[in-house]
Amino acid sequence: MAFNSTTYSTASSDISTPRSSSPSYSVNSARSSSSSVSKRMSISSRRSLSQFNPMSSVDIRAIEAQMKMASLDGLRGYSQNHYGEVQQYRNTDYVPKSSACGYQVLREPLWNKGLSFTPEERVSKNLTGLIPHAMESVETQVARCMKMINTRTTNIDKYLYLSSLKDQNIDLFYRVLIDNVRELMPLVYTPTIGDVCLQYSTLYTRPEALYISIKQRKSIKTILRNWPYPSPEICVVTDGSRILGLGDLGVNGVGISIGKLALYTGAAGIHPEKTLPIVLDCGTANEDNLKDPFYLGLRARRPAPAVMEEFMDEFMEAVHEVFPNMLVQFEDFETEKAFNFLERYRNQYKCFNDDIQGTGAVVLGGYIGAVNLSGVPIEEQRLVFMGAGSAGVGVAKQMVEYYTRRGLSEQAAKDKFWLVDTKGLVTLDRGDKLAEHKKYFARTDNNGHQFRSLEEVIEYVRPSALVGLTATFGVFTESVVRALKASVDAGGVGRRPILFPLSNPLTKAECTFEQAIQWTEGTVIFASGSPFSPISIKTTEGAVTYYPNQGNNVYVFPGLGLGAILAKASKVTDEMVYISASSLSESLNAEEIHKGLIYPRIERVRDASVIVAREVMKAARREGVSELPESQWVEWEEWGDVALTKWIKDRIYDPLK
Ligand SMILES: NC(=O)C1=CN([C@@H]2O[C@H](COP(=O)(O)OP(=O)(O)OC[C@H]3O[C@@H](n4cnc5c(N)ncnc54)[C@H](O)[C@@H]3O)[C@@H](O)[C@H]2O)C=CC1
Ligand SMILES: CC(=O)C(=O)O
Ligand SMILES: [Mg+2]
Repeated sequence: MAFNSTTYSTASSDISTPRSSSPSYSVNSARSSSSSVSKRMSISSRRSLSQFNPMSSVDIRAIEAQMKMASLDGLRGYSQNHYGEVQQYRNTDYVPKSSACGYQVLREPLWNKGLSFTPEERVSKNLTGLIPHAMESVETQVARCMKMINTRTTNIDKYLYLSSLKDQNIDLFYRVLIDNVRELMPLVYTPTIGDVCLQYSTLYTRPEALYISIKQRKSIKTILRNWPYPSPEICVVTDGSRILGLGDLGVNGVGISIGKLALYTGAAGIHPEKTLPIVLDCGTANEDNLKDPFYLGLRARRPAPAVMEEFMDEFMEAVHEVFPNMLVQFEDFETEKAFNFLERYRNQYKCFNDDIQGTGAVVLGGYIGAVNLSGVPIEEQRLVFMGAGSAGVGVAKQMVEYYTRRGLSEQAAKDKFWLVDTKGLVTLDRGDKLAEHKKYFARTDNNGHQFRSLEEVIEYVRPSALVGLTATFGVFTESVVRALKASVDAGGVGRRPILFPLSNPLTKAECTFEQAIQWTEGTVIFASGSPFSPISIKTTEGAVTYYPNQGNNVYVFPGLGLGAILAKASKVTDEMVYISASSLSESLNAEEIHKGLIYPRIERVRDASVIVAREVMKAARREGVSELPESQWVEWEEWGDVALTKWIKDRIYDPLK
């Protein structure tokens, strides 16, 4: 029988064995680990049942019968929680994917292939009549989604449409995202995700993450085991205490974990089944949330730092026990906690902090290209940072590393940086108690003089670059930007100022792209945290278009995570982070370099992630933290980057292709 792309008939179809549509790496690992854990759990649960289960013997018999089934099908398991109640270990009512049929298939977003099911699959999975008769090409389905998105007028509505698509057909959601990343990344990530987080409790319709409350701190392992998908490989965890530049959003900050993980899949091809968003619900200092009748989090103030630290210790231990191979990304923890937890866990667990390390790497990656474009030699580079928090200090430290690798002493490298916070230039003799993380960069060469405003600092330093990580809109004023340009111009003709207003979302950017272009007469090398549109300016010689860069850690964390996972790294070392920056700076193609960009176009973020992942893997091996067999590395050494790149590409998720 003959099919065309839009119509088919099942009547005379020749039914063959259904094809598996998932990448083999996830399906295989899912089955084996689920099965072994399930066996382990069912033995221990049996022992405990007769000891203290409060249920009747009939209940117990019923559960034991289920447990027997569980050990037979290898997919279900049971555990007891701290109340002594027996509960299902994996939340799955799943049957194995291969034997699932009818609505079981359609209602599981990871299995539903929408209108892409082949005629054979429709018959063998009993789908005939449950979905419309048409069999559509992926392009048509993607076009329908884009049409639907474009009919929505607000970004939140567009987000909600995408979110609902993700809940129904994950493959299609990611195909749409990957094929339209320039248009859609700002919806699933910054800036829209900021608005989503602000309204999360009102927008809420269904769970998408693990919500771990500090009130349930003795049940963390049970909660982790409730996650329905086996063996996650990457989790993004936040406590919601500093979401983008929006402050403490409490449990509403979960949106950022969800958004970042959508980009692990969209921008690096980690299988969605392997991603786990987590929010630690520890109360909030946000009065609006506490008063909001719809607020979904704990209505309590945040605990004392020591209590939070104990909770975090318990969380990390539980994660390590339940998902020993999972990489943990700390996201949007308020400054002190961000630094503390990174130091506390970095040598013990496989983890990194995105705001300190990921941001450090992405800004360094862009800065390396910017220095080349600026015409200001390395020796003359002087950098002012507005904002001395987790991102500011993380970026400056990454850049010190860059300069020391280029031959400067650590002191000479550090001397290139002037950090400014709400009280002015950070100096050792400023008279206030400096936070620990600021001390490293505190200036001692100010001869007792204190510089309170950014203008004063620029006048004093005469910088070549100005970086903004303040979460404060508009602090790069016209006079500040013009002063930056003047100090660069003074060094010689053709020099260009580097201006990075990196705060998120757009409402917190230190200045806009248009302002930067106007105030520097188009000479600026610009990167912002959230995306601005290109600008066309009419001149006597015709229109000139200026292209902004997006200096966002999305160019680093997906590739860094992918590299760490694929290398089976036991931890994330400084070298792996540094290499993610240097490899990113080398990932631009000729067209991008020609256009004067410092990051790859966002459409090429997946290409960049593969390069970053490859170099991170190699760094993991050099550092002795890769647990891949040596024979594998020896083979790649013989074949070179081409072989390793192919190996990575063969493992990444590229749905409906
Ligand atoms: N582009 C990117 O990839 C990333 C951007 N960010 C953005 O950076 C911003 C800051 O994040 P964190 O460093 O984690 O926050 P933080 O709270 O740790 O640090 C903020 C710093 O800015 C200073 N500050 C605030 N208002 C100021 C003002 N008016 N003048 C001078 N200094 C001021 C504070 O004193 C503090 O040192 C946020 O908006 C965040 O979204 C953070 C990570 C990645
Ligand atoms: C991008 C990011 O991680 C932040 O703004 O916090
Ligand atoms: Mg962040």
